[in-house]
Amino acid sequence: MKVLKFGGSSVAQPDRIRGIVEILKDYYAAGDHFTVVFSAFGGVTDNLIEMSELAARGDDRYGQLFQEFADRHQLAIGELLTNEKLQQETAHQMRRSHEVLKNLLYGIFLVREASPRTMDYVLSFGERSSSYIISQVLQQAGVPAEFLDARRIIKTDKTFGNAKVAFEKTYAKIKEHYREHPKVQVVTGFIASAKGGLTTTLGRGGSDYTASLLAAGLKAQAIEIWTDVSGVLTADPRRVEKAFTIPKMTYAEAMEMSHFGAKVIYPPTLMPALQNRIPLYIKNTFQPDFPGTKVSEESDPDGEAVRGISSINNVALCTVSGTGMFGVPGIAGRIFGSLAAANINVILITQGSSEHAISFAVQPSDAERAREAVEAAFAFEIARGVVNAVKVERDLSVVAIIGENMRYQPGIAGRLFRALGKNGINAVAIAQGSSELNVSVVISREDETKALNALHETFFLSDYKTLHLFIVGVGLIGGTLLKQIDQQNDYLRERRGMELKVVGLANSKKMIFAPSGIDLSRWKESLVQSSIPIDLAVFVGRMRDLNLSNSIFVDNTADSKIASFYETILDESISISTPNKIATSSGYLQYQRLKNIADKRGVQFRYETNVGAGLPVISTLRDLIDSGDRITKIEGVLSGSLSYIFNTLDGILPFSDIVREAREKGFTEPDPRIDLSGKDVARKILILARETGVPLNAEDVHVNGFLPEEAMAAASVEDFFNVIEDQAAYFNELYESASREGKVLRMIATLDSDQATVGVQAVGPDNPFYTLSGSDNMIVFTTDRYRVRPLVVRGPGAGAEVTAAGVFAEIIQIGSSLS
Ligand SMILES: NC(=O)C1=CN([C@@H]2O[C@H](COP(=O)(O)OP(=O)(O)OC[C@H]3O[C@@H](n4cnc5c(N)ncnc54)[C@H](O)[C@@H]3O)[C@@H](O)[C@H]2O)C=CC1
Ligand SMILES: N[C@@H](CC=O)C(=O)O
Ligand code: NA
Repeated sequence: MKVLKFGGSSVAQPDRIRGIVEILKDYYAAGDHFTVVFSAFGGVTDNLIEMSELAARGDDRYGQLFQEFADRHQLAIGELLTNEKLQQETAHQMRRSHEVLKNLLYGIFLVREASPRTMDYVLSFGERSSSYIISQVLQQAGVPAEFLDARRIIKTDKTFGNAKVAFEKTYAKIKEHYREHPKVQVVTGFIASAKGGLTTTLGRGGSDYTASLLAAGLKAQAIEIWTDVSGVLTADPRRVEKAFTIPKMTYAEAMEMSHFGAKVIYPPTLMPALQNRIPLYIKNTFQPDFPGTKVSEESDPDGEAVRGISSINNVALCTVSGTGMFGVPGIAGRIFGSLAAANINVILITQGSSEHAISFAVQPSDAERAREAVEAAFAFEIARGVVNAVKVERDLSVVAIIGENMRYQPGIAGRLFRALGKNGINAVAIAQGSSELNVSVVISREDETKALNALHETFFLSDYKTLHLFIVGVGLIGGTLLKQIDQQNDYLRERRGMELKVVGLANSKKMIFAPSGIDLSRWKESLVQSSIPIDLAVFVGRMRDLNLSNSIFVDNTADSKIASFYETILDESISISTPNKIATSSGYLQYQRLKNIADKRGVQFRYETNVGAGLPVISTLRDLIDSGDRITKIEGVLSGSLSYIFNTLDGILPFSDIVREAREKGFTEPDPRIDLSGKDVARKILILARETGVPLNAEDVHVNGFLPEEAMAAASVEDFFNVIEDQAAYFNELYESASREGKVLRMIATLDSDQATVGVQAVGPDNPFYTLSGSDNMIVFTTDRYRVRPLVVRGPGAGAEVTAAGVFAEIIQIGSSLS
């Protein structure tokens, strides 16, 4: 025997009832023995409450509501019953029954009162109507069904509204009834009766309770709770998009999930089933073949440690502290005694190891009373100043990870706190359930969704992790990066368990935001159509307010204004990846401060593409230092554009044309004067010096430029081109004089102990930089370990694809380190 239960949302509309009838027909055809419990049609219980309240207030609009109630049921009969005889019989029966309800409401209207006892009777019409109609529909479908008014079998005391069940009597009645009624019993949920045939109801989760009582009385082999979701999910799917069905869990885990707000089942009502070890299945009426969740006592020691993540959205945290609490026995007893006496439900308790403070979370609506109760209990100590006034903190949430296996696996709490920390979420208080079934953390309410997502990604690895990107600057590098992300996202999701969502995007004019991800195939149009002008302070504010897990900021501009926001961004616990060299090559103190803030916040500030574009220059340097090597000298050709220009000069092509070409190929800075003046190279050697631990500033780098003074003084980029066009002979001679000696021109940067220099040299075939071609960079590290034959990094050091790819790789690395 199986007990099936269908809730209100499953029976809200006639076509959904048809779906249920199909499910039940299959059970019957398969020869299963079953009985089925129904709630009232969706919304009906609330309607009944509303009409009684109106009637009790003497408001005759109750009549209108009653009529809608009656019509709704007649309409369902008309739609669901095509067999004329059955239809007429059912309609007639319902009219007679609803006539009683109408009179009852009129009685309430006359006496202006609806006592709990009367209310239970009124409410019973909901379940009685739905179950009766469905029993008739089942008969029409060929299932030998019989309506059963549960008042005949479930016996309770007279606590109207939340009656206590008389178990032995109820079980005996159930057995007796089912022995004599072999047909499929279609049972009203929620309602019961007390001595004298008075109608009672079973309180919250009442229809689940009916099913559970039937299962216990019948020693059923299973209970199936049919609802509109696919079982119990790992987290609330409205907050965690990637939540998925938990295939199996224990009763204890289900209880814990429900304590922390999961709404699918209300386990206290399932006690009878649980005591009889009857497994429970939660199934979806929309997807009848999906197995859903099985709740039973079987635990699975090899299963994942964390079964689900849940949260309570709004709590207040009360803290009792003071020197008078240290080592004094009975304090906790007095606190919680006073709360119990005030009938206040405590959601969570935590005690600092110092014993100086005890905190507890309560519903916000109870906080004031809780404070008063505890302060009254400690009035004497508070007056003497040994206990402080109770501190109440509001707008907090509790997030809990739940699972029986957590107790067998070390390191769970560490992972929890790391995930929260990396997302900048502060734990206000921490508690571990004594059962070790949960670890719960009190956090700020605005961080709740972020926390749920970060924890979900941490503990449910089977899923993929989402990185939320905020990108500013969509020129050459930014635009190429977006293209690369769009092309590679499927691969990353499938092969690396990672998905990149661009949720904020800005060019120099406008910005757009889309928390669910900007469509990368049409980002240009989206930006054009946007009505929000670019304002980086607003952009940063939106990043903060969206408060998404795994947020990364990417700056693809060359703008110092953007760089000036890095400090704020890192301070918001958002990591940064950028090819922009401004922040890393401006004041040394600022560079240091950014690194410190990133460290303090547990996030990353990364800029590999600042030197050598996509080539692994900074990471190589860092690896050398981290592994204990000592850098004695760095030499390099660090400019992709100059490399290209010097490699293309042939004494024929005008210098200015070659510079234009380098610019068109995407090698130069947005302002090519930065490259040609040696400034870009100076920035790069400065960054390498700092990474090596030499605290230089820009003025410490000695630059020996090759541009004529007039070019250096050009007021605009166009001016500059005009000047170098005029000076073609000068540049030709530069080339020729080197060429005559069999040499080539190279802009070489050197860091020798704490001396940094940059200058153009003519080098011959014996020089390692001689053979460079195209936009090649080459960086030579001489170290204690690489002393005789230095370590060399070489390859194209500028250009859209390689630079964007460097940023892309860095984003993925940051992503791997998060949560
Ligand atoms: N081109 C290359 O090979 C490499 C470039 N980089 C760096 O990458 C960065 C970007 O370079 P490119 O893409 O070549 O330059 P770009 O000039 O093509 O792109 C920069 C974009 O940023 C936008 N922008 C400037 N200020 C802005 C602001 N305040 N708000 C929003 N957008 C703004 C500009 O409108 C432009 O579209 C620069 O910092 C450059 O030094 C680094 C390594 C190699
Ligand atoms: N303009 C730079 C590009 C990368 O930083 C260069 O020419 O190397
Ligand atoms: Na690099």
